Amino acid sequence: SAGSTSTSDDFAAACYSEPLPLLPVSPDNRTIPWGIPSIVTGNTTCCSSLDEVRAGIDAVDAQLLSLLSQRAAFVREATRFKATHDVVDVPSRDQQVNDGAVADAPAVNLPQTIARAVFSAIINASVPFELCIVCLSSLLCFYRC
Ligand SMILES: C=C(O[C@@H]1C=C(C(=O)O)C=C[C@H]1O)C(=O)O
Repeated sequence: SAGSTSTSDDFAAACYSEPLPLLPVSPDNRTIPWGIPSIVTGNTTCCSSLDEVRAGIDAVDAQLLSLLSQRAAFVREATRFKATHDVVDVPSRDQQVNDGAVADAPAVNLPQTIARAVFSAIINASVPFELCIVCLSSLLCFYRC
């Protein structure tokens, strides 16, 4: 996809699927920067410095925050369809979301290990958030939590 590292002839391909390979620590002390810049956007190719890399990461993180905000709004909305505390967490749906992210990761050149860790963290944070909303939307909350 646009702006991502090419997968063709990529020596790092084994780092994109699970399980990650078990490899020895490299004794190399290389002259930096090594390799060639790999992030192509239009007619520019990043990156020439670690500062430039971090500016790119900061820009992506700002988009992630906005997307996570949109997701949290839907998670909050989901509470409107749940009658009690005990039906807030739906483990089968949690697993479907997590497994789906890991399965779809290669198609967007996302390392599966990152998809698994991030989606687990999102769900593990979404359920307590939902429980808080359910609790505060109920008068009974003040007696039960
Ligand atoms: C949003 C829901 O509530 C919970 C949160 C989920 C999520 O963050 O994706 C998934 C399942 C539920 O445990 C839902 O039931 O769909």
